[in-house]
Amino acid sequence: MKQAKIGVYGLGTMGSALALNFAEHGFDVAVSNREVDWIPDFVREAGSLGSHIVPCETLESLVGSLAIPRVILFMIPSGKPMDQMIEKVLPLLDQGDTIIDAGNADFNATRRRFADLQVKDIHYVGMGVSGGEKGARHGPSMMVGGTTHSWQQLKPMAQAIAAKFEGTPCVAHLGPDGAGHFVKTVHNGIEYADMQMIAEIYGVLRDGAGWSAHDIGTMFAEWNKGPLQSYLIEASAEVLHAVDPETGQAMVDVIQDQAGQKGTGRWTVIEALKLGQSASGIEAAVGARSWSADKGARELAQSILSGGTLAQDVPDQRTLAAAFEAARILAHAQGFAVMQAASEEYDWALDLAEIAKIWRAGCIIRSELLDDLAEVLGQKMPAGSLVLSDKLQPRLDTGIPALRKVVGAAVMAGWPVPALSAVLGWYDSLRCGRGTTNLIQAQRDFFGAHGFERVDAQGRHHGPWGTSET
Ligand SMILES: NC(=O)C1=CN([C@@H]2O[C@H](COP(=O)(O)OP(=O)(O)OC[C@H]3O[C@@H](n4cnc5c(N)ncnc54)[C@H](OP(=O)(O)O)[C@@H]3O)[C@@H](O)[C@H]2O)C=CC1
Ligand SMILES: O=C(CO)[C@H](O)[C@H](O)COP(=O)(O)O
Repeated sequence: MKQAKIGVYGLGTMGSALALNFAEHGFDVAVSNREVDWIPDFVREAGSLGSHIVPCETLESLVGSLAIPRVILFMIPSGKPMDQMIEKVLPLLDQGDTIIDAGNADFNATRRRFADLQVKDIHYVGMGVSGGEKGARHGPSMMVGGTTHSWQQLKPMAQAIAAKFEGTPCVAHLGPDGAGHFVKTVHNGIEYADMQMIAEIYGVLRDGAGWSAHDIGTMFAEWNKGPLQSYLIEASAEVLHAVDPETGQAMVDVIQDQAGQKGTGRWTVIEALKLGQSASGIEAAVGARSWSADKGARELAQSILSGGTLAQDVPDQRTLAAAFEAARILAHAQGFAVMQAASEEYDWALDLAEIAKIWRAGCIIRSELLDDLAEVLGQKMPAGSLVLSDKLQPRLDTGIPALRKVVGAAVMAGWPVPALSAVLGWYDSLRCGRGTTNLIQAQRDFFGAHGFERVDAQGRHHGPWGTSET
């Protein structure tokens, strides 16, 4: 029997596309799935690529079809399913074999699994894959965590199937254990913020100016030709132009306004907070999806709650574009700050410039901006901060006034812009050399004797609370 180079278990949307991608690049790939009845159809539909596919009805035959040391990639839901599959496959493996979890996984689980398997001399790779179905099929961006040994095994195959940016594969070994899954999680967090901010601009134009979906789509298509070029802007333009074949209405107008979420955005926020960071743009985006789920309450509130609003003109397209550009820079800066903090906490030595580079093609957040970020992150940044870099400062100088106009108008008119306003709030907090947490410290000391530092003396101090007259 043919000894395949890699096994792919889980032939759903992503797994089947990845398997075909491996096959197209000449790698013999053994495939299997929980439901196996349709695997012969999958191989038949693969056409000429079928000659590189080894269909397997059982996990045992999948493992038996692989060249040694074995590499098995799982593309299944994270959490319990992955733990169950590890339990099943482990007795079939030998020392030196590699298990790859290519799904979106909580990096804490990846670290745990990595450690559990390391003592058995089984390599565990947590690999983030971005690009959706098309990316997986024709070139995803991949963020790899794990041992150097497993990276050496995987590298030729990963580089072959990855998206290419000016010829360079968009895949990298980013660090040990959970590093790859952590970076993919933050990638998704930035994806959430970017999507939310695009949706907020759409909302301002739809509800503030009465623009049609089609016209908003046309504006985004224009934006996509300049510095705002990105896959998500392109995708937004395309979906806003789409028409529902059943009603003839704009497709987005017949889609329920309740967004799903599978966890990566939430994980980014949770991990950011644990690391003492706050990715406020991502937080707002996660919150907006959660609020969207409460449709009943929103519909009721619309008829009960007064807005106290003041009519506003919708800012012009140039202002909206400049505002979005600034907000997007800030949301990316927050995401990179979270990765920097994680890198220090877990001793990963993440190469942030390399991360920006492998996000320039194949992945969902690919954009012109990432090319600039790759350059900036490769240099020394003042106080380690992206937004203080010489390259981004001029763009913020132009964009921030526009962002103020948009957020200001939205606040007055009552158009919800939680993510745009959250990143602006962060920007303004960052600009305050002397902020207002001196009062927080005084309050904490007042009720809890927590102590504070003085501006004019070393050490811990307490206030004279209760002694002054009020
Ligand atoms: N869709 C996307 O754009 C992206 C998805 N991902 C991640 O990729 C992974 C797969 O997603 P996707 O392909 O979209 O999902 P699909 O729902 O299309 O496929 C899920 C696959 O997992 C298998 N599966 C489900 N539950 C179990 C289980 N308990 N034990 C074993 N196998 C199981 C399914 O088998 P069966 O056919 O028998 O049901 C199927 O092969 C997820 O971790 C997801 O987060 C990552 C990047 C992008
Ligand atoms: O990883 C992805 C893209 O990069 C997946 O599409 C993921 O499902 C997106 O997250 P969510 O479903 O929570 O919107």
